[in-house]
Amino acid sequence: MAGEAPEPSAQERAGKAFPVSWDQFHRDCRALTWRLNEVGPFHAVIAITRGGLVPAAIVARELGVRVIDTVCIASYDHTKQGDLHVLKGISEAAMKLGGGTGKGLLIVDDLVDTGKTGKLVREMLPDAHFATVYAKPKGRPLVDTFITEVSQDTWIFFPWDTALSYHPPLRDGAA
Ligand SMILES: O=P(O)(O)OC[C@H]1O[C@H](OP(=O)(O)OP(=O)(O)O)[C@H](O)[C@@H]1O
Ligand SMILES: Nc1nc2[nH]cnc2c(=O)[nH]1
Ligand SMILES: [Mg+2]
Repeated sequence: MAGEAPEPSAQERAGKAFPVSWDQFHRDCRALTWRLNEVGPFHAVIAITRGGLVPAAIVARELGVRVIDTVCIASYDHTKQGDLHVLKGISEAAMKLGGGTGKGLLIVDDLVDTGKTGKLVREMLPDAHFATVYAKPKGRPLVDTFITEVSQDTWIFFPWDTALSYHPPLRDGAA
């Protein structure tokens, strides 16, 4: 209806912002790898696209894993989660390496929020190890290894989604 306020996005509902720089993200991915090194070795890394591509590259490099596959899932349209769509499943070659159940495979994503994306991929690879860099409380039980937990009402801004811009001084009313 005309004049009705649009429904707030997940990002607007979150309220708190947690911006992450490239440096910080690289450090957090390296920290994640230290933990994963205790769990592996892994035959292959499965990146949940698109957000999982950057951490998967860093983690695979540190762990010396050269087989990387993707599972392509679309859900958030900018900041609002809709139905999950699997645009591309896991390859036959990666499935074979994981013995059909994902044993010895490492699933990587940038974060878990509600856990819906992670749950779907876990169902595809029940025996795989699932790692994310960041986790919110709702999704956390799905993850085997992560580095930093943020509250459910926080929105994480990744360096590939952001740019440096002018910020007004506090005195002039900046938050
Ligand atoms: O735990 P959930 O509530 O399911 O949310 C987590 C997912 O949401 C984001 O991906 P998104 O669907 O925005 O796609 P993208 O990776 O292509 O940015 C993020 O990269 C995770 O994959
Ligand atoms: N960038 C970003 N994408 C998300 N998808 C679900 N939760 C988040 C979040 O906190 N940040
Ligand atoms: Mg994603």
